[in-house]
This record gives sequence, structure tokens and C-alpha cells, in this order.
Amino acid sequence: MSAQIINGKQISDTIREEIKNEVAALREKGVRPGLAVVLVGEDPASQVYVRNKAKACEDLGFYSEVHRLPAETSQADLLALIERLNGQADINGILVQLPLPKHIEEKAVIDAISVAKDVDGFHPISVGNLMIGDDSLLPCTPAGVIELLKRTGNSPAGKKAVVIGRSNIVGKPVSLLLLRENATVTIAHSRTPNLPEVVREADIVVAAVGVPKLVKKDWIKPGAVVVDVGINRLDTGKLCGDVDYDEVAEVAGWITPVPGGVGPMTITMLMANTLKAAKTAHGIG
Ligand SMILES: Nc1nc2c(c(=O)[nH]1)N[C@@H](CN(C=O)c1ccc(C(=O)N[C@@H](CCC(=O)O)C(=O)O)cc1)CN2
Repeated sequence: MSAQIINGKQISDTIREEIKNEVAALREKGVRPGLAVVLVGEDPASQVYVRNKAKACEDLGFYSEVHRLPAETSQADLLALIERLNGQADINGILVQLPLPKHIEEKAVIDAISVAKDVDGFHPISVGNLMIGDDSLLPCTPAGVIELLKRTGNSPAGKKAVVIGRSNIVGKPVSLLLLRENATVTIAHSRTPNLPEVVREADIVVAAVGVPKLVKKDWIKPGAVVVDVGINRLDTGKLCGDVDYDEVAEVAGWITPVPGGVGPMTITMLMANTLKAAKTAHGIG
């Protein structure tokens, strides 16, 4: 048996088309969603992601502003910019690209973003809303994982899901979203005894642990859905996930590749969040 591939690029393109059409209709009514992206420093990977976000805005008809600040920008100056963007009516979403330079406290920056414009879904109030099941802007990568499952007919309802990883950005929120979708969820991590045995119980495995090729073929129940959130760069320069793709694909029912699986969904869900924030700001559906 060989797993069916979950093509994140293709699913992401479909969602972008849906968003583009909705934005075109909104613009007819005089509403244009706006996203501000803030980059501090010159991290090469972050520069690529920020460029891709600005390009997505252009392609889908959003207004966008990119604020590129030098690495030595003070925390006070960054907070002042966020405060200004919080008050700007043409901006519906604010994203500060992570990681930030060491002298800036990430939490202070996330806390300063208005909850209504928190399109990353990282603000403590957004996290609390997710926890209690209130409507909120959902963190992009976890929301992308749920979209990939649903759009390939792999509804989590009634399934056993094991999430490997407990980070605030992926592991914990994706677990809460799977629970919200009526899966029975186990969160496993580096201190979980008998990890392969725990994972073998799962109908859905989400790997978000940051260890290249950790998940092996004999950890997987035949036919299980395997979603790999890991992005690890090997010494060869090649990207790989947290799942040993070649061997796991022999037993899984469905599998996401790296690259081209979860990765492309992150920016797409950011655009979906910005659209949602704009509609809320204008009192639309
Ligand atoms: N404020 C934020 N900062 C960061 C986030 C985030 O969601 N919000 N996530 C990452 C970076 N990131 C977006 O910002 C991101 C990472 C990876 C991809 C992606 O499409 N990956 C591709 C591979 C790309 C490659 O070849 O390098 C894939 O997996 O297919 C998109 C966005 C950290 N910072």
C-alpha cells in the first residue's frame, strides 16, 4: 500500500481562489481588507516569508503595508508602531514576523496587538477564546492542518488523534482544534513513555516536534492519516519534516509531504484571518 498525498499547495491554491473572489465582492462594496506585516532585522528566511505575505496580499486584492525595521530597533519603538497600526482603520490584521531579535520581548509585542487585528492568533485573549470555544482568529498553521484534513475527507470527528509536540504555536492549538472537531486527542511529547506505542493507536497523527524524521513506519497504524508540521533543514540544504516520509508513506493512508504539505497553508490561513477580521470590522456576516 502507498499513502495518498495531501497536496497542501493545491488545497492552498483553491482556498486562495475562494478568498480572492470574496475580496473582489467586498471591494465592490467599498471594503478592502488590509494587512500590516512588521519585520525587525534581516533574518533571510523571515525576509522570504514577509515577501511571500506581501505577494499574497497583492495577488488576492488586499491592501498591505510592510514595515521593515533595523535589527537594533528598540522595543519601545516597535510597540509605538503597533499602537499606531492598532488605530489605523485601513489595517485589519497586524503580523509581527517571528523570531524577533533577542533584546525584544516577544510576549510584550504579541500582547500589544489589538485582539481584533491578531491575525496570527497568538494573543493570550485569542488563545483563551480558542480554549473555551469562543469565536476568534485561529492560529494559522493549526487552522491549516484542520483544513487539510477536512478538504481531503478526513474529518477528525470520532477519530483518535495523537499530536506529537506541545508548543504554544502548533502542538497545543492544533490539539484544541482537533478536540473542537470531536476527535479524541492525546498530546504526546519528549517525556511521553512508549511514544511509538502511543502513536500506533492513532487514526490521525500530527507531528510538530522539530526532530527530523522522528516518526517511523512501525509507529503508524496502517491506513492512518499523517500530518507533518515539521520543517527541518538538513546539512545537505534539503528540507525534511518530523516524519520519515519515504517509509511512513508505505503504511499510512494519507500523508503530507515536506515541503508542499502544511507549509503553504500557513500564509493562506493568514489571508483568511485578515479577510475575517475585515468583515468583522465592517459588521459583515
Ligand atoms: N508571526 C509569525 N511568524 C512566524 C510564523 C507565523 O505563522 N507567524 N511561522 C513561521 C514562518 N512562516 C510564516 O511566517 C512560514 C513558514 C513556512 C512556510 C512554507 O510555506 N513552507 C514551505 C517550504 C518553504 C521553503 O522552501 O523554505 C513548505 O513547508 O512547503 C510558510 C510560512 C515562523 N515565523
